[in-house]
Amino acid sequence: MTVTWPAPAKLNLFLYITGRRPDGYHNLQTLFQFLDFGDLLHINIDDSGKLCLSNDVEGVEHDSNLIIRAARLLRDRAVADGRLSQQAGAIFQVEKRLPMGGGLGGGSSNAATTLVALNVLWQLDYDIDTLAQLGLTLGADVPVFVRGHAAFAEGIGEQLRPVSPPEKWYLVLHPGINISTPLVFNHAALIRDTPVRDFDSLMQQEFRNDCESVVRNRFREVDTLLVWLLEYAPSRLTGTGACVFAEFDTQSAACQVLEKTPKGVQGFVAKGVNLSPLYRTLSGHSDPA
Ligand SMILES: C[C@](O)(CO)[C@H](O)COP(=O)(O)OP(=O)(O)OC[C@H]1O[C@@H](n2ccc(N)nc2=O)[C@H](O)[C@@H]1O
Ligand SMILES: Nc1ncnc2c1ncn2[C@@H]1O[C@H](COP(=O)(O)OP(=O)(O)OP(=O)(O)O)[C@@H](O)[C@H]1O
Repeated sequence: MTVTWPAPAKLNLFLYITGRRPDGYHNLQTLFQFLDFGDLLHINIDDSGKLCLSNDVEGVEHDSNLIIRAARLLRDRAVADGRLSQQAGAIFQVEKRLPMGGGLGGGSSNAATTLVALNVLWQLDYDIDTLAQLGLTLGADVPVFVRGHAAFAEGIGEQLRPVSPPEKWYLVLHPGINISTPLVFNHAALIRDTPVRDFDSLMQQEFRNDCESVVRNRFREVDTLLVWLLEYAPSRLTGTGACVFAEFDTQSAACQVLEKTPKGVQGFVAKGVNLSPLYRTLSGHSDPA
């Protein structure tokens, strides 16, 4: 039987860079919230011993796909722990709706959904902490998707505290370019010295993204789109881009601006949600925690 699992997008409602570690990774303070929109993963388990993605994801080799990497990681761990046979297999099909390199965390969310779904389907019974630790080895954003609650993140993004910011409506626009995360983090002009603040004071200030000035300077398309969007609503970059988002109190206000979006710009309207759509699906299966 094929089961369909959501792999939602995230937004970084704010993102501050407070330092750089000796290994090159950056310390952050960021607020993650999910969107009720994202990719869909269709998963079918079998006893073939194969882990296979049945459709291509443009620009990503089969074996590098985060879905396959997450599945292998979990299977290796479970086989080593004596919880699973080496013959366990799975076939995945992914409906990509999120732009890649968009700052919406699509790849990380695909990986997290794979870990959480296979934990249920293979009846592995790993707890969420174990899945989040495994996920962190695949990417800094994977743990928040595994845990499935809006979170204030510190460290390199792995120290997560569940929080419940207001659930607004967002218009998300994609300027039609991909931005590589390392390119932004390695940029000489990146703001890296924002003072560490506590969550309550961050919530009382205007939200900003420290990556935005570098990205706007380097990518004219992002700058042009933000200049346009800021005429209508408070708007920012998410993650390291390329997507930008504007916040609204109502769906209809967001849709009105979507209708005016300049030609050639892709976009969608979605609600910010503090409980991941993945967990709404999970409540229909057995809980892995
Ligand atoms: C910027 C965010 O999108 C905020 O949500 C994430 O922190 C990035 O998460 P991600 O795409 O999962 O990133 P990873 O795949 O872990 O890292 C990609 C690259 O970004 C840089 N990187 C990432 C996270 C971080 N806290 N500091 C960094 O300097 C590193 O050069 C790393 O090699
Ligand atoms: N299943 C997948 N979906 C999307 N990207 C994948 C996948 N597997 C591997 N990748 C690779 O991961 C890269 C980052 O993808 P992703 O969509 O998560 O970027 P992003 O939205 O910028 O994320 P972030 O906000 O975490 O930086 C892609 O450019 C692609 O090369």
